[in-house]
Amino acid sequence: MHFLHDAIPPHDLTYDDVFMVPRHSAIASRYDVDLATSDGTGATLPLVVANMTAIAGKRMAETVARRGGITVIPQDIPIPVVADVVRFVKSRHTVFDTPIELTPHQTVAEALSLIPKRSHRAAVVVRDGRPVGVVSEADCVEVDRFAQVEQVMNPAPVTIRADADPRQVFEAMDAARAQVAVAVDDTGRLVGVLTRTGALRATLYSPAVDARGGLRIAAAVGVNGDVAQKAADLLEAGVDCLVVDTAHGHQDRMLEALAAVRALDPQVPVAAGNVVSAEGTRALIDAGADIVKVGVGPGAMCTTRMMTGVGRPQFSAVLECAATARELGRHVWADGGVRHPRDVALALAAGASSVMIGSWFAGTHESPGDLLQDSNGRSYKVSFGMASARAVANRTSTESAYDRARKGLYEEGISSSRMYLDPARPGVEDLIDEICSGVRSACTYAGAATLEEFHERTVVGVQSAAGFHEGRPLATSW
Ligand SMILES: NC(=O)C1=CN([C@@H]2O[C@H](COP(=O)(O)OP(=O)(O)OC[C@H]3O[C@@H](n4cnc5c(N)ncnc54)[C@H](OP(=O)(O)O)[C@@H]3O)[C@@H](O)[C@H]2O)C=CC1
Ligand SMILES: Nc1nc2c(ncn2[C@@H]2O[C@H](COP(=O)(O)O)[C@@H](O)[C@H]2O)c(=O)[nH]1
Ligand SMILES: [K+]
Repeated sequence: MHFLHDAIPPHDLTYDDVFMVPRHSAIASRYDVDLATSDGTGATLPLVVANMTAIAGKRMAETVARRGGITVIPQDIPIPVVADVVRFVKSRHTVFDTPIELTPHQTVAEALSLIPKRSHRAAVVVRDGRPVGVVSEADCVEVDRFAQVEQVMNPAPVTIRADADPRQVFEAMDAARAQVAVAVDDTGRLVGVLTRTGALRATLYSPAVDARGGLRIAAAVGVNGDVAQKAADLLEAGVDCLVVDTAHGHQDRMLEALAAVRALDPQVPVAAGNVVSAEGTRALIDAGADIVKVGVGPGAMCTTRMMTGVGRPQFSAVLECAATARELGRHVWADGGVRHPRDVALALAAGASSVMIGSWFAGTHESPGDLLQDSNGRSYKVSFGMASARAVANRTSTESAYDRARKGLYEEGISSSRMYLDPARPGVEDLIDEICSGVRSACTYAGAATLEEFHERTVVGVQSAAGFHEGRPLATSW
């Protein structure tokens, strides 16, 4: 990447401050762009879901990995639970979504409470492991809440074999105007479900899978306690990437934690952070990090910059840290502050191998929280920062009241934020579609067929606030 007219800006910049200039392109189609990462995580998309309790759970992990990204399970989750999540995610089908299963005698009320957990907005009614119908929200309208689902379900859903060609499934569903198809194995047992869009996506994305074909997943450890034991347990559980994570990554505890993790000879990439300087990046890499997590204060839930004045505008932070990591043959993830597809493209242009997203994915069906509605009927989920009073209270729940009170004084995150679901894009895969189309298109504007070429070829200029504003679409006339 280089700056337009080679004019090195005199001050630090964030995503909104910069733009990319189109260049001659020999790439005929946006589908000719390969978005696979080269950082050893095996992700086929440059997307990592941030280790935040309100965002990164097992549903998020299976859904994102099916499309090629990877989710980091937070350090606050007890290790036996993480091990269960890893087992679960690795046992998921790489094409079909995991359905909600109901027995025929469960009630409409139960169906309605569970269906919002899935973007496909339906549940499969199962008897002895075999599907006997599908129930959607539409089937439950104006029905007694205590009615049994077998009374309202569609008893003859589109049913396909687990080895069916997704393109043919797409066409069959289109012809039948069906919302979901149910996949079964040779014995008629339920394997999963597929929407029309899911069938399309199955032809466009490659799942991030390990050597055994299981979906990939990462997990985080903090820098306190017995880091080596926790890391060893996570590796034993089968994580595909280990993330050593703390607010201020350029500190002795982090360097000691990294040395302890490196001593385990992990056969998976180790990511560590957060830092925002060349010096910090070099220190973490020297201590054993394969990937450095970059970003102090850009996160949507983060109050660090307001509390401390510390941090660095994210575009410049990623640019400087990526340059250092690249010199040393390592990688960076751009962590935090990503709110539009353009931010992902700019982070990759600056040299990140992947982009970490938290809050943007909080307002989706796949995040762990319950779907709530405000007084205007808009759907949202509650999110919170990992350094918020709420997260600190969770994290320290086994400590003495005195220690908890002491740690509770250092609050650098929001404890409760409403993340609204975009009615046009309520699922994380809808957001992934949007991001990938933006990034693929950005690559062709730069004449790049891979992310490495994209980083090499991009020309970045600095814009005024009016320049940024000009790029925003207008919903009504001015
Ligand atoms: N990217 C970002 O901008 C930030 C991210 N976060 C996220 O929040 C989560 C919790 O992180 P964290 O607060 O580090 O909690 P941790 O539980 O990881 O503890 C951090 C340790 O570092 C010590 N420490 C020393 N200086 C600092 C400092 N300036 N800020 C924080 N800890 C410090 C703390 O000791 P003591 O408490 O005694 O001081 C504590 O022992 C992580 O997921 C982290 O990524 C948090 C803040 C900023
Ligand atoms: N200073 C804080 N930073 C936090 C907190 N919780 C998470 N984070 C950081 O934000 C990113 C995600 O950024 P987003 O804009 O996509 O939401 C995450 O990976 C952390 O580095 C917090 O409480 N305080
Ligand atoms: K912020």
